[in-house]
Amino acid sequence: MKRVMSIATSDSGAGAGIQADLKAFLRCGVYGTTALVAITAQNTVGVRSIFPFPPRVAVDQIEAVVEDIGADAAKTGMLFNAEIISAVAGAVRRLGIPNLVVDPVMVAESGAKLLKDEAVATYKQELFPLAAVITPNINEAFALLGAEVDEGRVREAAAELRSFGSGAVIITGGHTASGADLLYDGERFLEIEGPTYGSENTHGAGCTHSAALASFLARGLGLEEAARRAREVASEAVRYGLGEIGSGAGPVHALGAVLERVEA
Ligand SMILES: Nc1ncnc2c1ncn2[C@@H]1O[C@H](COP(=O)(O)OP(=O)(O)OP(=O)(O)O)[C@@H](O)[C@H]1O
Ligand SMILES: Cc1ncc(COP(=O)(O)O)c(N)n1
Repeated sequence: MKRVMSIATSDSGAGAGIQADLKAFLRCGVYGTTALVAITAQNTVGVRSIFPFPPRVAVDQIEAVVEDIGADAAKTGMLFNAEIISAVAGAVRRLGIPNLVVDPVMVAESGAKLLKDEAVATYKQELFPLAAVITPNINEAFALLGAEVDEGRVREAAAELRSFGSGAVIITGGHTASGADLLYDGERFLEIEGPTYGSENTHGAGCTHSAALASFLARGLGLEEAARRAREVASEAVRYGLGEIGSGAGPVHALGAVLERVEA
């Protein structure tokens, strides 16, 4: 079984973050491990508080997992501050972790800020150059570039983001008119299309997408096929989103379709 690590933050409501990643790993048939870098007191309505761990806590977990279990891929989620991003980048580089997917989480579905402003430069300088692919949503893509969101300039944004050194860029399309994800690998632009659901239960869609992408890369799929499969898993999780859980945007349900087949 392939092994994939989530380096990310806990969401106590379990819709996003580390908890979403583990559900996505299970859905994608890989063994998921975790390195927690911070904890949020969070539900579907909002984020009450954020408690970052000292960077060493992340590094120790990454080392413990890699030295015994190993990692065929990893994804990063909410890393919160520059010190943590820098420590994670150092560990990933030192340990040679392959197939790194960087999801530069900045703002929660509920509106809370999940990244310190000054940490953007650290992402660009230290973590993006190690990534096989980075997966900002459209708001994050333009925020990383210090620009206003402009759907007409999404290709330019992808090319500019790739100049920081990642192998490829996927700008996810959950908040765009077309709903397609845009993949740029340095040679061509590819629209990853698929069904778009009217569901408001999208809390954790981005985490599910990046965890699925890392899983499919670990399983040996090429980037294009992994990106298509990741969109399928994320959109299916939105389709089965759990409106009855909490009073805000409901959590996605990565295992919804699978359980429906088992129960049938
Ligand atoms: N309503 C939807 N229907 C189908 N697929 C969706 C929908 N919303 C998001 N997705 C898919 O989910 C993945 C995550 O996309 P999105 O752009 O919403 O990321 P995000 O904003 O980081 O997610 P989050 O909601 O966790 O913040 C993408 O593959 C996207 O195409
Ligand atoms: C711990 C953690 N990680 C990531 C997200 C982003 O997910 P979303 O944009 O769906 O709220 C979050 N809200 N909390």
